[in-house]
Amino acid sequence: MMKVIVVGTGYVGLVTGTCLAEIGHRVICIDKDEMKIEKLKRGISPIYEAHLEDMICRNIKEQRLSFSTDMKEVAEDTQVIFIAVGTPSLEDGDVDLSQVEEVAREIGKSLVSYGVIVNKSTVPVGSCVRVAQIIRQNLRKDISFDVVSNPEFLREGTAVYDTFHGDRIVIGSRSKKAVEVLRELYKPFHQKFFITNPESAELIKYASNAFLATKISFINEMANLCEKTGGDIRAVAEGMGMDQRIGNKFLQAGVGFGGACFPKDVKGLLKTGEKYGYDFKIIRQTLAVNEGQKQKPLRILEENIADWKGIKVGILGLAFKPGTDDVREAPALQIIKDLRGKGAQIRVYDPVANASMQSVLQFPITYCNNPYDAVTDCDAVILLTEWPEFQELNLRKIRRLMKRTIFIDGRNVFASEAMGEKGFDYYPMGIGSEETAQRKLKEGVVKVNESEKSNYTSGRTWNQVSTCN
Ligand SMILES: NC(=O)c1ccc[n+]([C@@H]2O[C@H](COP(=O)([O-])OP(=O)(O)OC[C@H]3O[C@@H](n4cnc5c(N)ncnc54)[C@H](O)[C@@H]3O)[C@@H](O)[C@H]2O)c1
Ligand SMILES: O=c1ccn([C@@H]2O[C@H](COP(=O)(O)OP(=O)(O)O[C@H]3O[C@H](CO)[C@@H](O)[C@H](O)[C@H]3O)[C@@H](O)[C@H]2O)c(=O)[nH]1
Repeated sequence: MMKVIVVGTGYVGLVTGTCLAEIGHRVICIDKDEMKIEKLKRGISPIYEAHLEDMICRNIKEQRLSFSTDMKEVAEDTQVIFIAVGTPSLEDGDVDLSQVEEVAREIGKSLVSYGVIVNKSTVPVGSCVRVAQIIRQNLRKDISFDVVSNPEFLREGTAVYDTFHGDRIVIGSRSKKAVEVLRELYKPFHQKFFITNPESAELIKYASNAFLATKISFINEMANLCEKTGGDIRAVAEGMGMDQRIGNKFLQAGVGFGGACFPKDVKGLLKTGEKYGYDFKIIRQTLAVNEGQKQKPLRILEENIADWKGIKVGILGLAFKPGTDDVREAPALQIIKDLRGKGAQIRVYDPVANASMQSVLQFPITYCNNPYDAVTDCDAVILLTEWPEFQELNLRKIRRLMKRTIFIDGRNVFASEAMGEKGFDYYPMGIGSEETAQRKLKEGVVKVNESEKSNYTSGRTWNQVSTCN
């Protein structure tokens, strides 16, 4: 059993701290947000994930988990200190390291004996060295310490499961002593360790996220091609995924990736390239394609709606993916803003994310308590998050409640034939028809206009991508 401090109680800090307590360590989670800590002390989780709150409560009760706002908790017997604070994007796509640097200063001032400082925040290559420098500059006396990189790979919504069943634990360290401490700490998880130097560990995190994001943008481009050629992206993805070198995961086409990580980390890696004089061309396009995907629903509506006066649109799903109430960089955010730009009235429903959307949107829209209310009297419905409950929707009732029949399925939840039979003008992602393919062929050689070519220029503008014609 070790004494562990976790600084930052966002998704990563809270789940890491709770899971370490669950395997028997004595964990104190520290955050400067007093309200959050007050609630956590009472067992109220600031984030939604099934079973997480129960686990927090149990570990508080059994006295392995506690919460504080005070770095003075770092005492003689502290063996490991995690840095798990936010690293958001700056305006130009670079990574804002101010929270990490602030914590490093505080750790320097608080350290009283040898400790392993673990950087769990996603930080650009070179950050471990920087954190060690800051700690050293702030030490009150000559104390030895190690800083290691230990990137986190958990997914929101399944974070507890991922912590117990991760594919690997990556540790970047040049200190054998620190590696041994972490091996001991994580032993009960029974996972594979991958030990490397801090720079490689830091790059592994960005490379993993950028690679997965690129896989999504690739399948989304294939989906766009399917629409023109009569292919069905679901079959294409399944057929591709049967090749074990490709794998069947992360091949779900849709309205693009969002969340707290992919958009910011892909931009962060692009920025790292720029700083070191390297233009990372593939991931520049990964971002551009993703922006285009988020614009697809609006393009479809523009083709179908001539006069936007009095148009009502219902949105099903706001979270960036099912299983979480997180709306950070969710496609829904962009789509709602686009619809508002057109003057549409917007009604939304999400099983858990209505409140988070309300807290970030600067303008009023109608938040509904159930999906049927959200589609009532609407000209069009856009499904943006594949919550399991949407599969159970009474589609005939939805059709009856709507004014017009446009149904954009941004996550391919339904089957085209069934939706057609129920009277919808159904627009899934990446499912083409033979007629369209013949028409496209007759139109002759496709000329991609310069202005339609996509590009992402870090810190400047997005050129819009035409994806739905
Ligand atoms: N969210 C995820 O799914 C996920 C997964 C893997 C990695 N990551 C990475 O982990 C890091 C944390 O992400 P998150 O989503 O958990 O963070 P978050 O931004 O939601 O929360 C960060 C927390 O740190 C606290 N904080 C900031 N400065 C502090 C200070 N000086 N002292 C004490 N507390 C302080 C904030 O009050 C906040 O509660 C990021 O680098 C992120 O990229 C996130
Ligand atoms: O085939 C797919 C898979 C995902 N997505 C979208 O991609 C986004 C991200 O999904 P997911 O990766 O499941 O969620 P996160 O919780 O953001 O997790 C990612 O980001 C975390 C933070 O860095 C990492 O730790 C995880 O390993 C990494 O999967 C969501 O908008 C999904 O809708 C797709 O569009 N198609």
